Amino acid sequence: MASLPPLTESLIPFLDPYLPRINPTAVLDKAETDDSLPFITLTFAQSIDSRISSSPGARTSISHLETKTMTHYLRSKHDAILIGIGTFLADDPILNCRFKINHDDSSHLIRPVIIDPTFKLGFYYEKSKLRQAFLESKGLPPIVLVRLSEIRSNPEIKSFCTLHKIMLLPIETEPASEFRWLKVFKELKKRHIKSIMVEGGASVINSLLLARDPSSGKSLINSLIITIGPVFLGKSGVEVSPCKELRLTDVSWWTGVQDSVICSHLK
Ligand SMILES: NC(=O)c1ccc[n+]([C@@H]2O[C@H](COP(=O)([O-])OP(=O)(O)OC[C@H]3O[C@@H](n4cnc5c(N)ncnc54)[C@H](O)[C@@H]3O)[C@@H](O)[C@H]2O)c1
Ligand SMILES: Nc1nc(=O)c(N)c(NC[C@H](O)[C@H](O)[C@H](O)COP(=O)(O)O)[nH]1
Repeated sequence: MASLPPLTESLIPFLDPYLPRINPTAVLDKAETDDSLPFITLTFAQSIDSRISSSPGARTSISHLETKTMTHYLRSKHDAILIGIGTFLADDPILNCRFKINHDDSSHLIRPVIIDPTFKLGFYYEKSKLRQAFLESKGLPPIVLVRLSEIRSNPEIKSFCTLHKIMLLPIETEPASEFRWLKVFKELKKRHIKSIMVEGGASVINSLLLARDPSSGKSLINSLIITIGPVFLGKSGVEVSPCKELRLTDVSWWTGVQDSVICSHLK
């Protein structure tokens, strides 16, 4: 694991208004009920033509090392990092936090969360960088969200997860289009996850961008942070685009040596 360049100082005040607030007295805070939702940051890197990879399943470098450090700084501010199984299979990601928060070289431990309705992870986990990082005490084992019907019909899933210290979280048997983010976030909150950084991929991003809390009508995303790299990935690239119009508010832009970053809230 190559070490990261230092964080560009100007990113700290730029990102601050969009980060989860750490509340040390949360236990005493009345607003902090079991029913409250975790803070959700949706963040990814895209090309100018709104693509996050050059083709389905391809790992594609879009951002500069400067904003890679930013990504790890963002990871240091969240309890969990969530991806879909498509990203796990394409990128073999490590999903830890490599940003050093103290001078003693220690890093924050972030919990990986993988949406994997049919438990494809089982075929690839043993050789993954994610597992390797856990074995080297550089990361945590993941929480994996698997369809209840899949867990019931395949008892080996439970024993595999127990063996590898993976936490299995059942999701209801339902078509992908009806995937309920609200329920997933509430379940994660019950497991003491108060902030989640969602990194992708395209299915996750396109679906979460439109997810709303039915009781308030508000977006489930608290902050949207997009890095834009100076590249066109073309029509065969994997596109991020919600299926309807979406307006951003409280918009701030930052430009670094190569990339621009937009931070915003959603209407
Ligand atoms: N540039 C970036 O910042 C970035 C970030 C992450 C991933 N990527 C790229 O994205 C690509 C992967 O995207 P993808 O869309 O194929 O995979 P994905 O990571 O979004 O995972 C898709 C799978 O996750 C599950 N899933 C996700 N959302 C779901 C929902 N709402 N309902 C039900 N199931 C759901 C399904 O099994 C689905 O097949 C890869 O090429 C990867 O390199 C880029
Ligand atoms: N910031 C950023 N710039 C990129 O150019 C790019 N392709 C990603 N992609 C995000 C994707 O989710 C990756 O899989 C994880 O960023 C890998 O995570 P690790 O570093 O292995 O922990 N992210």
